[in-house]
Amino acid sequence: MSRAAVLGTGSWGTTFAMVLAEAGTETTLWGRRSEIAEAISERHENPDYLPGIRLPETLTATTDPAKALAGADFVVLAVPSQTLRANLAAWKPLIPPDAVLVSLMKGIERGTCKRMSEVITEVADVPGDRVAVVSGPNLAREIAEHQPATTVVACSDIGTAERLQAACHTQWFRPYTNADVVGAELGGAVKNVIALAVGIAVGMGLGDNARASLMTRGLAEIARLGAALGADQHTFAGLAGMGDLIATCSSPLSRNRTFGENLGRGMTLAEVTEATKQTAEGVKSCESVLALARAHGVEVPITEVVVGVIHEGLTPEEAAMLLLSRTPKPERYGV
Ligand SMILES: NC(=O)c1ccc[n+]([C@@H]2O[C@H](COP(=O)([O-])OP(=O)(O)OC[C@H]3O[C@@H](n4cnc5c(N)ncnc54)[C@H](O)[C@@H]3O)[C@@H](O)[C@H]2O)c1
Ligand SMILES: O=P(O)(O)OC[C@H](O)CO
Repeated sequence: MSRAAVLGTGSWGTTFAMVLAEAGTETTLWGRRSEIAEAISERHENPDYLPGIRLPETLTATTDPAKALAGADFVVLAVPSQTLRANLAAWKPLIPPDAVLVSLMKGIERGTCKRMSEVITEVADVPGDRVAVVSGPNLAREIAEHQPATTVVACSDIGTAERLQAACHTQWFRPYTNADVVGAELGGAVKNVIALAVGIAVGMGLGDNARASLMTRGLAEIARLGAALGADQHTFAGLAGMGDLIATCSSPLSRNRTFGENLGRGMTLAEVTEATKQTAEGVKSCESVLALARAHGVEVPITEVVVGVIHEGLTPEEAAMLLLSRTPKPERYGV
């Protein structure tokens, strides 16, 4: 039996730990707050992030990272992307030497524009083939309710991807392997920015044509950036690309889409931030995605207006007009 440590007791960390435990992997969660760790270990619930969900009795949690990490074959990282570097630096001495580090995170680091797997290889000082990424249409609440879902387990070493696939494969959760870590990570991070745009459109009362247009042209942005960064284009037609984009942009469960919807309805950034209790990665990552795209000479007009609305005082109406008044183009260019 393999053993996993899941670091982060938020909605996805807890849900993925539940999936691992249900797949027969011995799993311990680490979280900062003792009341949540106690609720998971003793009452088998996480009332703050997954109210009403019964967690497996075999799943335990601790506030002691050494306890969670002891003997782990998989070290699963599920903290907000912008906190990964500092957290991982503190955990590094406790990580077993042969453990595989697994990112559940869908963000790009501010300042460095690095993907999470890049932050992991750098901070933990491990080779790329010991880092895996899980990304796909994975709204945590649905998975915790045992609704069927699929995902992508990406690792440059396919044997490692297959071991992780086996460790998280359940009756309801079906992971596929993929060797394209860059594509899986870009799909996950950039779709959050596109979901903010779709949310803004929904909040403005725009129709299904506008939503479909943003999703499709959003996928073109993801694919163009992916091409510049060496990703496999097939990944973007798959679960970690189109699949996650559709789920996130369509679901009221998405924190990113909901954040955008509130902005589109006319709430101020401060009001929306105050109302958002969980992590909406696109809010911070949109600036890093834009910087990354500019550094590679890639046009990302939807991302640009999302940055404009969130960080530069552009109104949703001005954002819509900016997109619609762009120079006419062929549908497929620059790829
Ligand atoms: N929730 C989902 O449906 C879902 C699905 C797939 C991927 N993800 C990704 O998983 C990652 C984690 O998201 P989540 O949904 O679990 O977020 P969340 O907001 O539900 O939980 C975040 C967790 O991190 C903790 N945290 C906050 N700041 C911290 C810090 N400085 N140091 C350590 N811990 C800190 C919080 O206490 C909480 O336990 C994100 O990158 C997200 O994009 C989420
Ligand atoms: O709630 P969001 O917007 O962070 O999206 C959750 C997942 O990434 C969907 O796959």
